This record gives sequence, structure tokens and C-alpha cells, in this order.
Amino acid sequence: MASSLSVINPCSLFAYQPAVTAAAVFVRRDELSRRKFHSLSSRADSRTCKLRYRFNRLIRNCSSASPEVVVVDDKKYGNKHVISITPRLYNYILTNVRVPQILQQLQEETANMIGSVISEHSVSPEQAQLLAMLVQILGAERCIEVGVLTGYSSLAVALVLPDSGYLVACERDATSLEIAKKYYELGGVLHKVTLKHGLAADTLKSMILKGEAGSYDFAFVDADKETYQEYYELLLQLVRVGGVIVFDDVLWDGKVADPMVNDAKTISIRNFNKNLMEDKRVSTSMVPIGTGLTICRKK
Ligand SMILES: C[S@@+](CC[C@H](N)C(=O)[O-])C[C@H]1O[C@@H](n2cnc3c(N)ncnc32)[C@H](O)[C@@H]1O
Repeated sequence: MASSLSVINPCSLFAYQPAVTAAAVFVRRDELSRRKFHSLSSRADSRTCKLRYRFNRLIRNCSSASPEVVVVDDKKYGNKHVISITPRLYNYILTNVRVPQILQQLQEETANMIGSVISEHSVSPEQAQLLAMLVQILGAERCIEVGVLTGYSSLAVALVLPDSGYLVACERDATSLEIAKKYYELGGVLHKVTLKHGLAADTLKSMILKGEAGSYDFAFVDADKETYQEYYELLLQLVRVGGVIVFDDVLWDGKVADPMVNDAKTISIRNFNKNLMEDKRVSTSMVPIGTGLTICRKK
């Protein structure tokens, strides 16, 4: 995350409320702020000036026509408007994602078999679509996935690989991997997938030892967050120059930007993001899609 980019979005406080409710609350909050401001504005001290500034900022941001809009509160970005994904906008986005029928079926089975908590861990449909798009743009033939679960993202990738394509699917949980295997088969892509049951770091190390460095086009990482830095170093060896490594969860439900959240996973992702930002071996793009993806291209 660019530390200089401070975003003020009072609207996002209501991101999970119906739009009408949110609008009503905005009016009440604005009115309260207005009263508070007027009662204090007679005192011409520095505190009042600060309040005036905050008040103006609040009004400016809340008066945006739509709760989907965030105004960047940093002058050098020139009041840049960016999108904040509210439920109604997300529903709209989903109506514009073409989800292959087999992926839909897998998503439903995952939700029914293991429970909605686990199925939440699969990438979202628009993320899967972006991964598949990257693979197609790259013309990738050799891919790696770290963290397969029941196979949603890896199946999305395998479906767009050419028939000669090759995907190494790393997963430590045998039960999930069995479901993934069933869907690779149902989707007619099992011949493209090599399943690697075990700790992903061990699998990647053994691939390097077997002389596979520099031979992969694309990798996707969606496993234990504390190991992201290690996966990065290993995958940087395995992908070719110009190859792409994508990391999921880099925004971690927004917790990376909250200084009050300091659990081990959040700190790991925050450090990982910072290291990537400073790493000259790759060019990067952080994309606020799903729980956040960072796309790295090896130089
Ligand atoms: C978020 S889920 C992956 C979701 C999957 N990419 C999808 O879209 O369906 C994370 C998976 O990583 C696996 N995992 C976590 N740590 C791992 C490790 N050290 N080695 C291999 N797999 C691991 C977990 O078992 C889990 O299935």
C-alpha cells in the first residue's frame, strides 16, 4: 500500500447497509456534524480550524452522489475518485462475470459439502476470471498453484490452458484435493494437472532441485500467509523472465491498512506488501479485487 495515499471514506462505514438506510444515516450524521461545528465555530482557536477542515472534508466526501465513490484525500492525486465496492455494485459486477458451468457446480458443491465458512476461502468469480485472463494473455503453458482447496481457481486456470498445458497443484489437505481432482476430471482437464499433496514449500523446493527453475510461465499463491515471502522467493526461481506470480489476499479484508490490527497474519501480509514494493526484481500491480491481488512480473 502506498503510505502517502490517505483515503477518507465515511460512506464506507455503511458499505454493508442498504443504500437507502445509508443515505438516511448520512443525513443524520451530517446534521450532527453541522450542529457540532456551529456550536464550536465561535471559538477561534486551532481546534476549531481543525474541526472546520474535518467537517468540510466529511461534507465533500459524503456529498458524492453515490456511496460507491471514494475521494482520495491527498491533494497530489487531485480529488481522484475511485470505486468502493458496495453490495449493490458487487451484485452488478457478478452479473457481468461469465462463470463456466463446471465452476458454478464446484462452488455449489464446496458450499454444500464443507459449509459456507470454508467455501468463502475460494477466490471470487471475478478473481478467477482475472487469473484465467492473465494466463491467456501470457500464453502460459506451465503453471503452478499454491493452495488449491477444492480447486476453484486452479480449475479456472486449467480450463483456459492449451491441451498441452501443465499445472502443478500444491495442497496439504488430502480431502480437498480429492474434490479438486474430481472436478478436474469432470471439467476434462485432469490430463493437464499434476497434483502435489504436501507442504507447498517442500514441493517447490523439490521442483527447483529437479532442474525446473525458469521453466514456468504463471503461478498463483493462495495459501498460508506467513509463508508468502518464502513462496515468493521459490517461485521467483521457478518462473521465467517475463513470467507472472499472483498473490491473493494482499488487502486482507482491509486489515493491512488498519494500524490497530496487528495479528500475525496481518503483519505478515503487510510486511510482504512492503517488501514487494521495494523489490526491484519484479514489476508489480496491486489490484483491489476480491480480498486483493498483487500481480508480479519477473524482470
Ligand atoms: C484459501 S484456500 C485456497 C483456495 C483456492 N485457491 C480456491 O480458489 O479455491 C487455502 C488452501 O491452502 C492450503 N494450504 C495452507 N497452507 C498450506 C501449505 N503450507 N502447503 C500446502 N497447502 C497449504 C489450505 O489447506 C487451503 O486449502
